[in-house]
Amino acid sequence: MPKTLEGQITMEKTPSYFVTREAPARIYALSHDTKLIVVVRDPVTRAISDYTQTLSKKPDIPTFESLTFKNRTTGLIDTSWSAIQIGIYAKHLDNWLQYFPMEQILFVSGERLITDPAGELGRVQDFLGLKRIITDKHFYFNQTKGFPCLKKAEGSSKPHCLGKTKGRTHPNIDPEVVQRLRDFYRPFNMKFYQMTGRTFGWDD
Ligand SMILES: Nc1ncnc2c1ncn2[C@@H]1O[C@H](COP(=O)(O)OS(=O)(=O)O)[C@@H](OP(=O)(O)O)[C@H]1O
Repeated sequence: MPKTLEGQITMEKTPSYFVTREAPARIYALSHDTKLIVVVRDPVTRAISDYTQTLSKKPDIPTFESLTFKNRTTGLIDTSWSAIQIGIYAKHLDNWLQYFPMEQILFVSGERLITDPAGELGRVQDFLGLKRIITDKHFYFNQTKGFPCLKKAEGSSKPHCLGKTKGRTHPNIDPEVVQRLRDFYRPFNMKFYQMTGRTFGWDD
């Protein structure tokens, strides 16, 4: 981590921290008052997105449907598959709460980040104790990309969208498998809503 001057905030981003067992203790040892930000989305869509990313690198992997189950006939879900495991947010959060209080953790809604980026970033700025500098004025909806983009990129006057690897088209998944996953995640989602005090709306 770089040295931080008075008045500066140092940020570090790594996708795997939230689900890494050793991460909370290590970060706690570095600083007890680190603020933690996690972007979460519907765990079923997350699993499909995860699979889509792997598929783009390894086109020969088995289907999503076959990786989901330990046993398709009994409907037993393979919770050791990382795409499934990562979406059990309540379990990962438990691990962090052994070290950090809820007040130091902010969960950003991945869905709201798309439908209302300024609103979600407003929450981030408040959480970090910053003035709300980033507002609606900074975003526009790019029809081609199908996502919000920045009107001006940092240090440039040109608009900026996230790259091709963000916002990929997902494959169609057997609706029965999707339903089975919804049923699987529901109790974990409910626990997660309770723990965070926010209803993310994945089970509506
Ligand atoms: N503004 C904007 N533009 C493009 N994409 C957006 C945006 N906001 C959120 N998203 C969603 O971000 C998802 C990719 O982020 P990841 O966290 O999976 O990326 S990564 O882990 O760093 O590869 C990506 O997931 P997929 O749709 O599955 O590709 C997007 O849905």
